[in-house]
Amino acid sequence: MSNPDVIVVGAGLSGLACARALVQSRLKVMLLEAEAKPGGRVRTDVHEGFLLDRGFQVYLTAYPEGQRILDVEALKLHCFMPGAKVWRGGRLHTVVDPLRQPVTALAHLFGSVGTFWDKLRVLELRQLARSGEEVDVWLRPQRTSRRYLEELGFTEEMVEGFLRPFLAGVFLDRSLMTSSRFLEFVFRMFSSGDAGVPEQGMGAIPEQLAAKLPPGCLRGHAPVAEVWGHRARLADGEMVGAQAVVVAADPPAAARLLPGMPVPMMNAVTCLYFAAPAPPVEGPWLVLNGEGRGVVNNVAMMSEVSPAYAPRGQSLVSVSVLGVSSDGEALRARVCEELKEWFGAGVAEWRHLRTYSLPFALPAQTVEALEPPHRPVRLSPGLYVCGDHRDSASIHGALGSGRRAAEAVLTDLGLYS
Ligand SMILES: Cc1cc2nc3c(=O)[nH]c(=O)nc-3n(C[C@H](O)[C@H](O)[C@H](O)COP(=O)(O)OP(=O)(O)OC[C@H]3O[C@@H](n4cnc5c(N)ncnc54)[C@H](O)[C@@H]3O)c2cc1C
Repeated sequence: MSNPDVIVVGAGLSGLACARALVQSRLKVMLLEAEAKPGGRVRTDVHEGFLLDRGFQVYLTAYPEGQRILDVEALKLHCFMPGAKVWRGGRLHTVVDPLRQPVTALAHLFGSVGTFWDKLRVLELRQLARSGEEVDVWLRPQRTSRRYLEELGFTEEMVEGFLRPFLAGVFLDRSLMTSSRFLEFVFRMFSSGDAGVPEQGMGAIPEQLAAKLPPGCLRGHAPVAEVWGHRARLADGEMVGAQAVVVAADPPAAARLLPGMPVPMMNAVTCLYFAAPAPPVEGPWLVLNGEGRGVVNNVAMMSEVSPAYAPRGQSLVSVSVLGVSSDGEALRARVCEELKEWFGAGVAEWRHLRTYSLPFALPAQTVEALEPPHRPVRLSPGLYVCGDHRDSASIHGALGSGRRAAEAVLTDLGLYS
């Protein structure tokens, strides 16, 4: 493509959303991606017929930005149960959203984690998180999640047995130092819709966005080495210029390209995939570690959610461990030992498929990081930045920041009111 109007660096969800909005306003966009394929942190690899998302993640149907830009029906979403199984006290407990699974909730009301009053507090939290508009959540006074849950009066058992491992799986942080704004946003999204994965893996989300761009717009294998003014230099020395440049790279790469751009604190996670002859738990459940010890945070039966995740006759199990380890072999052995306790000796028959170590998975959503909740996307006239580090650490945040950056470009070019 020659003479683009706008150059977008990075084809993760934020760059794709930005490019899409600019193309819809009839601008010529050059989207430069360092990797062969678009998607950034949302990619799915095919390995021996298994679909391996690069780290366990889910799409929430209540995301307002997703509703704006994605054709969710075409993604053929397969959903998790609204709740979780919790490993605590040597057995699995069932915890469900009482308003979405009332019959199951009634059956488990007294046998599961937490007290009757904790269940009422969950309803109170749900009510708080769902009150007002989505934008209001980001303007409420902030405190840490730990303080917020204390103020609501949850028992220690409920926090340790369910809320901490559940939220750790979302925040990728067990410390509960995440802002109450993000906690309320997450609760609002989980309680207003479903959590699921596209039939063919999470990578179907960026693929859908990329497919809507005009031919020649997206260039893979095109790492940008430098950005200045309205120009970019590719790693192979090629120079490209436009009326505007949007840096939609991941936070560490954005900081390299944009001097002065701070690198946010990032949370890390390791995701191990195993092929099992049979699922250790039947049904589309997420299983949480409510024991407060061990390395495993959560386990997901991916092929019970979407059967396409595993070849016929086999099951795919995804295991998330917070942080990254320098000794992959030792970690794998430890995970298997721990899960034998949860699921029995059959774990010995599991076959390790692949491990994804993700040291820069998510920007930490601390109180400081979310003040202001939406960081500026215009750096100077003609130079813009987007990505989850400008918004919330989520698919919703990445898509929204891309839309905001496109709106800033269009405003400066006199094309948006
Ligand atoms: C393990 C994990 C679990 C998650 N779980 C969830 C979840 O359950 N729900 C949810 O909503 N969100 C989840 N997220 C968060 C979500 O995936 C991210 O917030 C979102 O994908 C970020 O998109 P982005 O466009 O901001 O950045 P990225 O996806 O990082 O995209 C940046 C792109 O820029 C490219 N790039 C970098 N440098 C250059 C360069 N110099 N030149 C050209 N290209 C460059 C990269 O290759 C990449 O494609 C999770 C993330 C991870 C990693």
